[in-house]
Amino acid sequence: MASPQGSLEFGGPLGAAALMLVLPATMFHLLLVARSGPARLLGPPPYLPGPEALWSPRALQLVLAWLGLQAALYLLPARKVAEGQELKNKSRLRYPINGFQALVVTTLLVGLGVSAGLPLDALPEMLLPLAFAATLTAFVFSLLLYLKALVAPASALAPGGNSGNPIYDFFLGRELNPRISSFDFKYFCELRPGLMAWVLINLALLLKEAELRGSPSLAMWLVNGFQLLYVADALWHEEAVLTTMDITHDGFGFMLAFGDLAWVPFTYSLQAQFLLYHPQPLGLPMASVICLINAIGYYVFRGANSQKNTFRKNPSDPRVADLETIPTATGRQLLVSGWWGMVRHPNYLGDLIMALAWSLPCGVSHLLPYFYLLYFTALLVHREARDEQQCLQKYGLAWREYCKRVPYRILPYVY
Ligand SMILES: NC(=O)C1=CN([C@@H]2O[C@H](COP(=O)(O)OP(=O)(O)OC[C@H]3O[C@@H](n4cnc5c(N)ncnc54)[C@H](OP(=O)(O)O)[C@@H]3O)[C@@H](O)[C@H]2O)C=CC1
Ligand SMILES: CC(C)=CCC[C@@H](C)[C@H]1CC=C2C3=C(CC[C@@]21C)[C@@]1(C)CC[C@H](O)C(C)(C)[C@@H]1CC3
Repeated sequence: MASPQGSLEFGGPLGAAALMLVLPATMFHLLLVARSGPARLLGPPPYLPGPEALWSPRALQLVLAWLGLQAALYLLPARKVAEGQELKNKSRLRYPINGFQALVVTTLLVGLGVSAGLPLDALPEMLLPLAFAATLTAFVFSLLLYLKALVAPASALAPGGNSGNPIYDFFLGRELNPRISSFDFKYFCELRPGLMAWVLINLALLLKEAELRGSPSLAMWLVNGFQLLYVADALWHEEAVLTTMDITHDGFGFMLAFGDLAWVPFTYSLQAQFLLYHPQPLGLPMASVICLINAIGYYVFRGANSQKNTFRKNPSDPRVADLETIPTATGRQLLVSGWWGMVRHPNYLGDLIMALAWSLPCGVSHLLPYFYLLYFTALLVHREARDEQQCLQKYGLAWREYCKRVPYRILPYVY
């Protein structure tokens, strides 16, 4: 999004081009290092994979079949259809709420497959070609989205990804809500194929550890359980994604397409990948402390997200009606008590606490399992700054009043 001064984000076209190379390269580096003995995050990869290690027609078939399955489940009758936030032309798009249903059906299909002999524990050996196939798919998909946006009306374009520079716009995404008929590509990709692939890879790594060591370690159980809770929660509260930045503001381009389809499943499963190749002892007392940390993070994350989403859907809802607010010139109000009176992004704080809980089962002998926490902190600090800019533009003096009354961004009394 061009900031008020008209400057571009992410370092402009040069930054976008660099990120389109660095992000996939980082993902492959992590995949290689996680399975190496030293598992040094900052060291060189153990080897540079050749084309034969990356390219596999079978892997591409599996990626496309997975996308096809999730798309078919997306098109099934939904228990509910929700309306998105009001668009510039005052209309509202409709979204099927059937993500959790898709997770249940996918789980049943995978369970049936494994009981019929599906070699899910062979998946860990295919992570490199699968990641390559997912990255290739994301690039091609982003190109199709870019071409589609060239014929989209101006009202359909996102505020940010229309600088006129093809590289920048390809990265950030031109169209806000790219659809064919009622199929919303951004909404579909945000919550379905990547998140579910993430926990499927985790499960495959757990099964592989059971095969290698007789049973999964407690650390592997914790990482699988925490991240399955996170994904199941996202799909159970699918409607809440309709009030997030990705849906309401950002165009759908390479950043989100690669993020959803490749970065999430292959880098967010890093802790489980690390544990398969580097078993970590974990006692019950420490496991209990880590579970408590994750529970606290989830409580803050869910409480804050649900409070804001409830408020945005209906400020008169009894659950939020008593909260203190700041009126804005747009007619919308800003919460200034409850979770959103503690810091300006309490949901980020909860998410970061959970990110810590996901890394702790991997011990403290390696930095690699903490990559997610480090990356995620950088992502949310940057995202918070972007959101501040957007909210300052949207709300002006009301936002300045909010910042005065709620001075901290993410961590109380610190940042
Ligand atoms: N696991 C991962 O990789 C990632 C997870 N996330 C998580 O996604 C969740 C959503 O985050 P994100 O998408 O950044 O957006 P948010 O859910 O934080 O929404 C930001 C928007 O909320 C509204 N808002 C902000 N402050 C207030 C207030 N005081 N009162 C009312 N409305 C307010 C504004 O929109 P408006 O006023 O227009 O409604 C603002 O633009 C977070 O929990 C985050 O941790 C995010 C990125 C990556
Ligand atoms: C470095 C890189 C490729 C950045 C792309 C960022 C994306 C990976 C993330 C941007 C916002 C996201 C959200 C989630 C997953 C990661 C991405 C796509 C999310 C779906 C995770 C589950 C949560 O419950 C959520 C629904 C709130 C969340 C929405 C934002």
